[in-house]
Amino acid sequence: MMELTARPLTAEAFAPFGDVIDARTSAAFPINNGRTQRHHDLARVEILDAPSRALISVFVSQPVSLPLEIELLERHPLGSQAFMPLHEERFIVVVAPPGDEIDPMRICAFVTDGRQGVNYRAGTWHAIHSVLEHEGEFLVVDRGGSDNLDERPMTIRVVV
Ligand SMILES: NC(=O)N[C@@H](O)C(=O)O
Ligand code: NI
Repeated sequence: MMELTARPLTAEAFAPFGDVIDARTSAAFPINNGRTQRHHDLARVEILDAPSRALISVFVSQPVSLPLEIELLERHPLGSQAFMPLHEERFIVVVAPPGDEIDPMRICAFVTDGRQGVNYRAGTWHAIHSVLEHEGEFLVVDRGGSDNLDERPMTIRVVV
């Protein structure tokens, strides 16, 4: 069985798969008479093949135990998918670059620090949402539609 050690998530390492959403490391500018700092345009929302639209949802996920046994990777070919923790919740990210074939040598595992969110670009292969330690509540932005999910069996053990 393939085993991966999840490494701390960084924007640079995640760049082939999408965006890291983090107000602590992003530029901001003042709005609302200076009362608000706008961290602007942190991730690219992709909604391909209109007329589908962007959805804003909240996922309440039960924690997974480690080592994490993954049985499949999925992709959303027609839209991006963003996960942003609403409290302090770490989660496991397992990704492979977009493409019709998954190269096992290019699968990467990351662990977030609780404040980071991710935005999978359209077509990025990923494991389903896997929060650590305790129940997690996440804002999710993605494309609706039943035509936006491909799954590929893939057995991976993830350690942190
Ligand atoms: N099914 C669903 O909405 N979520 C998955 O796409 C996921 O990546 O967790
Ligand atoms: Ni997904």
